[in-house]
Amino acid sequence: MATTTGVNSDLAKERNNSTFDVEELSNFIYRGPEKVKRRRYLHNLATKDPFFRKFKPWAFQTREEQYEICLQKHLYINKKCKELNLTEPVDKFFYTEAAAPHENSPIGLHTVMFIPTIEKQGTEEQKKRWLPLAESLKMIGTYAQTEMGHGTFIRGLETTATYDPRTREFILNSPTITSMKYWPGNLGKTTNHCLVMAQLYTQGKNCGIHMFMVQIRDLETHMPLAGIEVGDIGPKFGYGTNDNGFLRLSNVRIPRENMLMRYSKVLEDGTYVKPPNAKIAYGSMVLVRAAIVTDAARALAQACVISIRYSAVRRQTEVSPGGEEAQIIDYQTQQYRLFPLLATSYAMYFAGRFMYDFYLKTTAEIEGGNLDSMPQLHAISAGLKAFSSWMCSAGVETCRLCCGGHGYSHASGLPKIYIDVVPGCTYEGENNVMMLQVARFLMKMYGKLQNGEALPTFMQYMSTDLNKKSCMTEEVALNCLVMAYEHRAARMIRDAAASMEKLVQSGKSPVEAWNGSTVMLTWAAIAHCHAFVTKLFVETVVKSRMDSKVQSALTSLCKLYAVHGIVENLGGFIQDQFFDSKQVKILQKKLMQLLAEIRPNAVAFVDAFDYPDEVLQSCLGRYDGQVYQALYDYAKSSPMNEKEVLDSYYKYIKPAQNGKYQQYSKL
Ligand SMILES: CCCCC/C=C\C/C=C\C/C=C\C/C=C\C/C=C\CCCCC(=O)SCCNC(=O)CCNC(=O)[C@H](O)C(C)(C)COP(=O)(O)OP(=O)(O)OC[C@H]1O[C@@H](n2cnc3c(N)ncnc32)[C@H](O)[C@@H]1OP(=O)(O)O
Ligand SMILES: Cc1cc2nc3c(=O)[nH]c(=O)nc-3n(C[C@H](O)[C@H](O)[C@H](O)COP(=O)(O)OP(=O)(O)OC[C@H]3O[C@@H](n4cnc5c(N)ncnc54)[C@H](O)[C@@H]3O)c2cc1C
Repeated sequence: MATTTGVNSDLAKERNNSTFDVEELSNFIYRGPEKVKRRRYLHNLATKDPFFRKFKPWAFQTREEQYEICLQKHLYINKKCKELNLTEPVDKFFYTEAAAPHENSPIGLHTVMFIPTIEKQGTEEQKKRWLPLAESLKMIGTYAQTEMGHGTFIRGLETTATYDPRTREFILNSPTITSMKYWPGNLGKTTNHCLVMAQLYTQGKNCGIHMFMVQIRDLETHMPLAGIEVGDIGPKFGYGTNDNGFLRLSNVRIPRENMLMRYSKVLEDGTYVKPPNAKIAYGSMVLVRAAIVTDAARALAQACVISIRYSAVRRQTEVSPGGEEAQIIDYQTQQYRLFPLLATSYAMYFAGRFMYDFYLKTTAEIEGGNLDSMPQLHAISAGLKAFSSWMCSAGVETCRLCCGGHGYSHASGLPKIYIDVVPGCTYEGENNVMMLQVARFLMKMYGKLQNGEALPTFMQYMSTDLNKKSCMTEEVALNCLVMAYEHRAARMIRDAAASMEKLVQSGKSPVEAWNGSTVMLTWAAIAHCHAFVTKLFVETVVKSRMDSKVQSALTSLCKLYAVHGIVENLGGFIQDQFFDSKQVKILQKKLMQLLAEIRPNAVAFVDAFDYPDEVLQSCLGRYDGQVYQALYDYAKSSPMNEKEVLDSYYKYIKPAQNGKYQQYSKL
C-alpha cells in the first residue's frame, strides 16, 4: 500500500530486494566514483540554481515562450560554463542536461556545429579571427547545409558560391526555390552568421561543395543584410524551442578569406587546390553522429527510469478474485516490453562510450595527417547513429505505452523525451541512408575478403564458416550468443553481395544492381550494427573490472539483450538452420528465465543511472514514487484551472445551451 509521504512502500521494497549496490553500478556506468561525484556536482549546480526554476513548466509554454525561455536558459548556461570554467564537453553536457532537460537549445547549433566546424575546417588565421567572436557570442552561427530540395544528397545542393578574381570575392546565390536553405537549427531568428555549404565555381568550373562563412544579419540591429531573406520555418513535431530556419541568398558577396580553407583552397587568381580527401569536409556531421549515440542512450535510459519506477508503484487488477492488485511490473508482458529496453539502454550507453573514445582517437590521427581510418570512422559513426536513434526512439515510445493513460500526459515527461530524440532518426543523415553507407563499407570489406586481403579487426567475423551450426546449449553462453549475431550478419552480407552479383550477371549495371538490392543491403547493415553493439556489451561485462555482484547482474542484463534480439528476429537466425528447433526452444525458455532473474533488480538498474527528479521532470518517475499526489498537483497547476469558469463558457456553451448560434454567423 502506498503512503502519501516518504518513499512509496513498494518502491522501498524493490530497493531492499536488489542483489547489488546501486552506487557500484553508477560508478561503473560513469567510469569511476570521481566521475560520478563530478556529474552529481554538475547536476546539483544546475538543479539547485533558482534561475532555472523561475520559469513555468515547458508543457504550459506557447511556442514563442518555449523559444524565449529556452534562449534565456542557454545564454545563462553559457555564462555559467565560463564562470565555472567548464571547458570539457562532457562537463558541459552534464550541466546542460540538468539545466534544460530535452529543451533543444536556440544556440545549440552554434556550440555543436558552428564552432567545431571553424575549429576543424578553418585555417589558423580564420580560427584566430572568428573563434573569439564566436566564444563571446558576438558572432552567433549555425551549420546551413540542408536545402528545401536536398538534405540527403549533398552533392546535389544548389546554392552557388562563384569566385570573382577581380574583387577577390565569392558571390553566393540561391538560384531556385528548392535551393533555399531550410531546416538549419537556430537559423530563423537567432543567428547572425552561417556556415553555408555551397557549390564552388571558379575559373568556370564546378569544384563541388564547400563551406563559406556568411554574415546574414547586422551585428547592431540584427536586421537581415542586403540580399538575405531569412526566417523561422514554423511549428514542427517538436523542437519548439528551436528556430529552425530558411535562408535565401541573392548575390551576396563575401571576401575570399571567408571560404573555410584548411584543406581545400581557392587562390587569389582563382586556382582551386583540392583537399587530401574530398570527404574531409563532412567531418562536422561525423562529430554529431558520434554524439547522437550517447544522446539517444540517455533518452532511453531516462524513459526506462520513469516507466520502470512507475511500474513498480502502479497496481492494477486483482490477480485472484478479492486478492491484492498486482504491481504492473509483475506482469510478464510488462517485463517483456520493458526489460529488454532496459538492457538496450545499457547496450547503447556502452556503445556511446566506445563511440566517443573512437571518435577522439581517429580525429586525432586525421588531424595528424593520417587519413587511413576515415572510412571506418564514417561507417561506425553512421551505423551506430542510425541503430541507436532507431532503437532508442522506438523504445521511448514503448516506455510511454507501458505507462497506460498517464503515459500520454506531459506529466509523465515521456512525450518531451520522445520528441527530442526521434528527429535523431532524420537529422545528421536519414537512418536508411546511413545504413546504406554502412552497407557500402560492408560490400568493400566483402570484396577484400574475396581477394584474400586483410580485414580490420571488427570485420574479421565475416570470414566465419557459414556452414557451421550454433554452439548454443542450455547454458546459453555469451560467446555462443555473439557468434550467432556475427553468423547472421556475415550471412546477410554474403546474401546482399550475391543479390548484386546475380543482378549484374543478368545484365544490370552495378548501379542498378545496387538499387535492386538495397533492402537486403539494409538488412545486412542493421545485422552488422546489432552484432557490433552486442559484442561490445558482452566485452564490457566480461572484460571490465567491477564489483562481482554488479557483474553478475549486468551479465544477466547483457544476456537478455542478446537473447531477446535473437527471439525477436528469429527468421534471420534460423534461415540457414544455424539454430535447430531445440535451440530455439532453449532461447525462448531462457528469455522467460532472464525476465524473472532481472525482476528484483529492475529498479536498482534504473536507479543506477542516477538521474535526479529535476532532470526527469516526471510525475511518474519520481524517486519517492509518490506519483498520485504529483499527478494531482500537476493537474491543479494547469493554466486551464486558473479560473473555475472559463470565458468560453459564457461565450459559446451557454448560448448554445439556449439555442443561440448567432455568434457563428458573424464570422
Ligand atoms: C563523440 C562526442 C560525444 C561527446 C558527448 C559529449 C558532448 C556532446 C555535446 C553535444 C552534442 C549532444 C548531442 C547531439 C544531439 C543532437 C544534435 C543537435 C542537433 C542536430 C543538428 C542536426 C544538424 C544536421 O542535420 S546537419 C545536416 C546533416 N546532413 C546529412 O547528414 C546529410 C547526409 N548525407 C551525406 O552525408 C552524404 O550525402 C552521403 C549520403 C554520405 C553521400 O555523400 P556523397 O558525397 O554523395 O557520397 P558519394 O556517393 O560521392 O561517396 C561516397 C563515398 O564517400 C564516403 N563518405 C561519405 N561520407 C563520409 C564521411 N563523413 N567520412 C568519410 N568518408 C565518407 C563513403 O564511405 C563512400 O566511400 P567509397 O566511395 O565507398 O570509398
Ligand atoms: C529537427 C531537425 C533539425 C535539423 N537541423 C539541421 C541543421 O542544423 N542543419 C542542416 O543543414 N540540416 C538540418 N536538418 C536537416 C536534416 O539533416 C535533413 O532533413 C536530413 O539529412 C534528411 O534529409 P532530407 O530531409 O532531404 O530527407 P530525404 O532525403 O528527402 O528523405 C526522404 C526519404 O527518402 C529516402 N531516401 C533519400 N535518399 C535516399 C537514397 N539515396 N537511398 C534510399 N533512400 C533514400 C529516405 O530514407 C527517406 O525515407 C534538420 C532536420 C531536422 C528534422
